[in-house]
Amino acid sequence: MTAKIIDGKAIAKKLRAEYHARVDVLRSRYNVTPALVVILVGDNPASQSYVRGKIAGCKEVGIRSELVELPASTTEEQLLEHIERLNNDATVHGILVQLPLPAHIRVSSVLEKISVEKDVDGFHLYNMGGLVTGNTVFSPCTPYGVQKILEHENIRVEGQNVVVVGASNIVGKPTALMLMQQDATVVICHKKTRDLGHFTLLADILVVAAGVPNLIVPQIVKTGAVVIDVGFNRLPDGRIVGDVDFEGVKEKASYITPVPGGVGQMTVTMLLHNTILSAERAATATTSPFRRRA
Ligand SMILES: NC(=O)C1=CN([C@@H]2O[C@H](COP(=O)(O)OP(=O)(O)OC[C@H]3O[C@@H](n4cnc5c(N)ncnc54)[C@H](OP(=O)(O)O)[C@@H]3O)[C@@H](O)[C@H]2O)C=CC1
Ligand SMILES: Nc1nc(=O)c2c([nH]1)NC[C@@H]1CN(c3ccc(C(=O)N[C@@H](CCC(=O)O)C(=O)O)cc3)C=[N+]21
Ligand SMILES: [Mg+2]
Repeated sequence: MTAKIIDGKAIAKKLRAEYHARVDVLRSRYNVTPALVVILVGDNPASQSYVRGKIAGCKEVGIRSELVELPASTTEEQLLEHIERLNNDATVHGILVQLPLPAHIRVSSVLEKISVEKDVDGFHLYNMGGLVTGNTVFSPCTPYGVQKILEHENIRVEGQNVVVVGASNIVGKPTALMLMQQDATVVICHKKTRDLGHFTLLADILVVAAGVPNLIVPQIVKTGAVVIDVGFNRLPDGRIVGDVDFEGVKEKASYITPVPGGVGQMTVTMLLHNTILSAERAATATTSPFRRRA
C-alpha cells in the first residue's frame, strides 16, 4: 500500500482564506481588528524562528500582531506585569508567551497569569483541565491542528485505536485527550514505554510527537494506518525531518503527513483561528467595551 500524502500546506491555505474572510467581517461589522501579542524572552534562535512564522501567519490573514521582545534577564515579576497590562488591554485578543523561558522564571506562574479569554495557545491550567471534560475556551494549537487534518481528510476517529507517541504537556497529552473526547481508544507511549512497537502496531491512527528522527519505522506500523508526524527535528546537515521514517512508512500507511508541509503548517493556522475566535467573542459579548459603545 502507498499512502496518501496529506498536504498540510494546502489545508492550511484553505483554512487561512476562511479566516481572512472572518477578519474582514469583524472589521466591517464591528470595527474590530483581531490582535495577537507574542512575548519572546531571551534569544533562543529556534524560538525566534517559530515566532517569525506566527507573526507572518497573522499578517497573511489580517490579524494585527505585536512582538514584545524582552531580554533573558527579565524577572518573573516584570514578565507578569507585561501580561497584566495586556490582559487589561481590550484591543488585544490573544497573548502568547513563547516557551521555553529562562530557568529563573516559573512557567506555571506565567501561563496562569494570562487571562483564560486570551489564552490562544491553550496552555493555561483552566484550558488544560477543560481538555479532560471537553470544555476548553481555546484548544491547544498543535493537537487542534492534528484534529483538523483528520477532519479534513474525513478520517473517522470514533472507535479507532489511536496511539500517541510522546506525552508532553503541549503535544502528546492534549492530543490524546482531544481524540479520547471523540471516542477513540487511546494509548499514550513515552520514553519509559517497554516495547514501543507492541503498542504502535495496534494503531489505526498513529500520532508521533517524540522529537526523535526515524523513531517510527515501517516494522512497527500497522498496514493501512493513518500516520500523523508531529516531530520537527533539524539534523546536523540542516535538513528538517519528523519522527517517522517517511520513505519507508509511506509504503505501509494509508495516510501520512510530511515534515515540513504537514502538521507544522496547521499549528500556526490554529493559533490564527484562536485569535480570531477570541476577537469574535469580544466583539459580540454584551459585556464587551465595543457593544457598550454601540
Ligand atoms: N509541528 C509542530 O507544530 C510542533 C512540533 N513539535 C515537535 O514535536 C516533537 C515533540 O515535541 P514536544 O512534545 O514539545 O517534546 P518533549 O521533548 O516535551 O516531549 C517528547 C515526548 O516524547 C517522549 N519520547 C522521547 N523519546 C522517546 C522514545 N524514544 N520513545 C517513546 N517516547 C519518547 C518523551 O517521553 P518522556 O515523557 O518519558 O520524557 C516525551 O513524552 C518535537 O520534534 C517538536 O519539535 C512540537 C510542537 C509543535
Ligand atoms: N515551547 C515550544 N514552543 C513551540 O512553539 C515549539 C516547541 N516548543 N518545540 C518545537 C516545536 C516545533 N514548532 C513548530 C512550529 C511551526 C512549524 C511550522 O510552521 N512548520 C512549517 C514550516 C517549516 C519551515 O519553516 O520549513 C512546516 O512544517 O511546513 C514547525 C514547528 C514549534 N515548537
Ligand atoms: Mg514527560
